[in-house]
Amino acid sequence: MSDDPILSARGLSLSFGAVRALDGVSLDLWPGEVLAIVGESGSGKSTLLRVMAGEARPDAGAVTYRDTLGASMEVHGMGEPALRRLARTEWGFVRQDAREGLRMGVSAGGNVGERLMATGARHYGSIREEAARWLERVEISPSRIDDRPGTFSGGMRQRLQIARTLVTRPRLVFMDEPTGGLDVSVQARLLDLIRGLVSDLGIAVALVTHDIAAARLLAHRLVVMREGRIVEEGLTDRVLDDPRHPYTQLLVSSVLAA
Ligand SMILES: Nc1ncnc2c1ncn2[C@@H]1O[C@H](COP(=O)(O)OP(=O)(O)OP(=O)(O)O)[C@@H](O)[C@H]1O
Repeated sequence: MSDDPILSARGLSLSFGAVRALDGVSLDLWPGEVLAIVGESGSGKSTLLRVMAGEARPDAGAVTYRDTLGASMEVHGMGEPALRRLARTEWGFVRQDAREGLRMGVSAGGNVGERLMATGARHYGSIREEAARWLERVEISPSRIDDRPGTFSGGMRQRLQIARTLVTRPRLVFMDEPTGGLDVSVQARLLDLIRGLVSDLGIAVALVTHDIAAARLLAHRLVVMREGRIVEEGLTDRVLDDPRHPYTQLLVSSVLAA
C-alpha cells in the first residue's frame, strides 16, 4: 500500500431535518485496502458511502480523491462532468439492488461492454470477447451473453453487476451491502468471488455492510458507526477479537449469540 490515501474524508456532517445522519466523520482509505463500514441500521453507513462517492453533498466537511497521477481533487468541488467521468473510469459502485447498478434493458454482454466503451474501447469483436471472459470470471456461462439481466437469478445479477463494475479495472470501488438480500449459500460464494477479484486487481474498496462475517472475510480494516459517528476503528481482527467500545462489544457479541 502506498504512502498517500486514495480517498480522505474530513469532518463530514449531513443532516436530514432533525436526523444527523453524519456527524463529523473523518477517515482515510489507502490504495489496495478494503475498508468495511459497519454499524446498525440507520447509523449512517450508506449516507457516508454516498457522500464519499460524490452522490450526496455534505453540510460540512470535504472528501479528497487522489487520482492515478497523484493529483488531489475535492470530490464535491470538481463538477458533475468530471465526477461522472471518474465514476465511469477510475471508480465503481456496486449496489445492494443489482437492478440499480445494471441496465436491465440491455444484454449481459452489453452491460459489461458498455463500461469498456466508456473507457475508450471501440472494437466490437474485442469488447464482446472481453465481456465473455468477464462473464466466465464471475461464473456466468458465456452462453448467456445475449440474455438480459431480468432472466437471471439474484445471485447471477449481482455477479453481473460486479463484472460490469470491475471490467475497467477501477482503482476504487464503493460497495453497499453487495450480498444483502441473497440466500446465505449464494452470499458465501459471492463473498469468495469478491475477495478473489479485489485482491487480484488490487482495488481499494469502501464496503458498507451490517454483516460482521462479510467484514471479517473481506476487510483489512473496519470502522464502526453509531448515530452518524465513528465510534471505533482499527484492523479487522483487532476490532472483532478485542472490541474496545461498548457498542462494538455489543455488535460483536450479538453476532456471536445469533
Ligand atoms: N434521503 C434521505 N432523506 C431523509 N432521511 C434520510 C435520507 N437518507 C438517509 N436518511 C436518514 O439518515 C439516517 C442514516 O441512514 P443510512 O441509510 O445512512 O443508514 P445505514 O446505516 O446505511 O442504514 P441501513 O443499514 O438500514 O441501510 C437514517 O435515520 C435515515 O432515515
